[in-house]
Amino acid sequence: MASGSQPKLPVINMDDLKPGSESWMLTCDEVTRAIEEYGCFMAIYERVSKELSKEVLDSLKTLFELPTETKIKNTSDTPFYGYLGPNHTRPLFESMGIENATSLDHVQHFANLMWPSGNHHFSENIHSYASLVSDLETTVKQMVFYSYGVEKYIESYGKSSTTYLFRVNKYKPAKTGESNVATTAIHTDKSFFTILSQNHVNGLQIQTKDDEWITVEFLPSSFVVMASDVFMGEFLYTSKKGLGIPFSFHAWSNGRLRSTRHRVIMNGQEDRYSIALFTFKKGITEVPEELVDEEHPLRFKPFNHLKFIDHHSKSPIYVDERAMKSFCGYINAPKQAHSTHRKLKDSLIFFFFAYGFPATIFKQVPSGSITTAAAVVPWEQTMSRDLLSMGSKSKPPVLQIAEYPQWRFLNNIDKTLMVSIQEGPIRPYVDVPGTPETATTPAIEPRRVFKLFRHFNEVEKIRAELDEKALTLLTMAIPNDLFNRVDSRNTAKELWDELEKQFQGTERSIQAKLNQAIGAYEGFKALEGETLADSYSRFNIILNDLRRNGMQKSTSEINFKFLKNLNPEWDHYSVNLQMNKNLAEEDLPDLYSILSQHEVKVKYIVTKQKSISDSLALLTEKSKSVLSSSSKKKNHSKALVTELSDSDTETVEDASSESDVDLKRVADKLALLSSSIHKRYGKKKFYSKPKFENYKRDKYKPKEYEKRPERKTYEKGITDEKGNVCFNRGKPGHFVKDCRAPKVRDFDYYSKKAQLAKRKSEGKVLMAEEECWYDDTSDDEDSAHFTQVHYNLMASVEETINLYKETEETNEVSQTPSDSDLSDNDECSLEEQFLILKTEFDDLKEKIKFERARVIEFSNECELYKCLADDRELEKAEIRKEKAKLESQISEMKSALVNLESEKAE
Ligand SMILES: O=C(O)CCC(=O)C(=O)O
Ligand SMILES: [Fe+2]
Repeated sequence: MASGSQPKLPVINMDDLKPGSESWMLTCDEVTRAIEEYGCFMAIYERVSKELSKEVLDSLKTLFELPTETKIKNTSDTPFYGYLGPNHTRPLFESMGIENATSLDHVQHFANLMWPSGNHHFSENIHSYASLVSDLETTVKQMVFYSYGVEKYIESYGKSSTTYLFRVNKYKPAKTGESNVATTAIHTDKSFFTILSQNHVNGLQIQTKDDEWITVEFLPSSFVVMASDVFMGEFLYTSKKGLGIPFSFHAWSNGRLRSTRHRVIMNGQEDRYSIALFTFKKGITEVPEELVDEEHPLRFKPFNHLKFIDHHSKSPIYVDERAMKSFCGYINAPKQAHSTHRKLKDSLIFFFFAYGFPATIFKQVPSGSITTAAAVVPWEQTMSRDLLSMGSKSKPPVLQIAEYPQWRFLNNIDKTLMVSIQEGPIRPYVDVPGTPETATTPAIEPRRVFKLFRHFNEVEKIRAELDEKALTLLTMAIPNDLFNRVDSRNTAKELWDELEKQFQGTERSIQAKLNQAIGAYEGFKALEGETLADSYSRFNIILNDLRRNGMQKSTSEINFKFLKNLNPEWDHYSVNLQMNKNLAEEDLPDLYSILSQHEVKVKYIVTKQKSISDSLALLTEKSKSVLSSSSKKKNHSKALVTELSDSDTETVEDASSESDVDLKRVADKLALLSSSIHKRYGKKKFYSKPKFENYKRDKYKPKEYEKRPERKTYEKGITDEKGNVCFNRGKPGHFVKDCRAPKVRDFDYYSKKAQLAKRKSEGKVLMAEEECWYDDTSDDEDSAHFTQVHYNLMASVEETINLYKETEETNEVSQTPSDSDLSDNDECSLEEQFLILKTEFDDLKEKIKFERARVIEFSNECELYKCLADDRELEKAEIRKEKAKLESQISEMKSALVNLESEKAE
């Protein structure tokens, strides 16, 4: 038995079938489906008894043992109908033909040639056998006609319109060392039908649609029924794609039925005997008009099978395509689906695809938000005129390669058709229970019989029509160049899946794409200078990609991700939304619209921050150049300035001249600014730290930016109704020396201290309480340091602005800011400076994150290309296989040609 997953020929019980009964109708469908699928089936047919079979097969042994001079008496007007003896290309094969074997006279005529006094028993047996097998052929024909609803034509294909060639074959096994030349070439028979039987030695092989070979294992009382195309198959090789001669059941069915490609391979050590009953239609063979439709355009003119055989079998024996065409108008039709595609393109009205989006807009539509056609409409309203013209109710958008994702989505609009597309076409069937083995019949396995369309019920018919429609619409929406890549697919589902495969890639590349989408999502971060609208649009594209690749994120995660990764100028609003909205319930578009209301304000802040940051950078540059020119001139001052990334351990030597003192002062201020920020917020310094006797390295713990006091608390000391001021906590009520509250060293504290220090340095007199508070806090190292920091910071900002103005005017560095430039008015400068630095730092961190994401993205891309390369390799291997196959077929053809020529010579 054929093992495991190997395909098997359908086995159909052909006994006891009453025409019109349910089992008869079911068998009609079974037979037709089998021939459509395999071109043949195995019939269990007990009307040919085991005894008769045995006697006929035994008599073949006697027949082939006759001397050659007797056997060659078997001749015919038609070449190859008579005896064929062993020759150099086929030394182990012999064959004899009995024409009109359903007539006893004809069989007796043959017997009289073989045996001097005839062989009555032989003649009776062969006649009975041939008659019974011809009945089987008639039944099969009736069934197929019935299945296709063309039973009205059956009369003209009955026994009186058919001739029968009864051919008997002997295959000897190859002896050790001999090559197995008894094997026949791969061929299709050139008859209408062929019915085969054999002794117990197997050898027949049938080729499936998928080019697999089924070795036929004949069951007791079984016959292989084959739909064929031209007589004497094994000697007239026909290639799979070109030279098939259309005088056949295949032709009659207008290409609906398959003719069977088969061959014989001898493996065993015993002789094989086989019997083939070839049937031929007398008179005209014509394709029934009922079998011509859009999918099966007429391919053959009416033709006379026997006349053609007669005409073309004399010379030349090979019937080429031109001969066929001139004889019966054979049309070497393009592939069905493709021709359907062409035809339908001009005629069908489409209702399926109503709207279309170009990729650019579609990608921005939050993909989760479109689930129905109704949801599409608001987006459609925002589309351009061009866009609207892309799809209408009478014209489907043709699939553009780059727009596959949205095209695929649009097909989803019609749910009924999507059922056909996603589940595949309906194939109504009946499960037929198996029959157990009896004394006379073999067991037949339970099997599934697929119904023919005319036996579908109403629901099944509606669904089948939808299946057709789905295929048509899909076919129509595929542009020609793309169609060539998928036209081997015969159902909407196959076509759909193939498109999916081509566009989405194989499992591995799907995974790679998913990784890529995840990488893009993880690495999402508003780009420097990117507007809110652009960030939002980019984020939506990323989300869509993610969803398309099957990854869903929760609403809260999406919202949080977006808010958290906006540009820093949005921090304030973003934090606000995070704190005040339930992110699990808000829609991203709503959050976006809230944010976008603040866009103008945010832009203003950004511009302001930028101008401050530019000024600071300018100051740094100018200081550098002043210091270096001074250093060159005086030659006794070392460089004071280092780049941002420099360590903070460098020192500056004491300066001696006046200008050096000025320079040192500027440098000190910048270093202090940098140092203060560094200490407070853990940020790198802008400047190297000069020696500064008034403070030591501080141990001050940096405060979290987020925990800083609100600006309104940056008030000066508050005086109570009695005039008492407390500078410690900013609350009125007592002098600071009496204050028991712990000292709070906040921005206010240092700010106040800096102001007092400045006033003192300017020789101004302080109020008693101010003096007292100042003295009280001056023994504190940290305090001294920060007072200095703040003092210098205010001066630095002032200097920055002056320097900036100066540059605008003179465009060259000529002077350093003096003490008189210092101002104590700008109390919020530190906060602004801090914001800039924090932004830079955060940016840097995010840039690293982003670069990492890009690396992941890049490696995913590499993976994707690798997959594509693998796919190409597979394709190449397929082509190589196909080439090898074709080459072997050519060599088979050549040997058949040699063989024929040698026979012709004989
Ligand atoms: O011997 C067989 O089983 C098959 C013979 C055959 O293919 C033929 O005669 O055309
Ligand atoms: Fe054959």
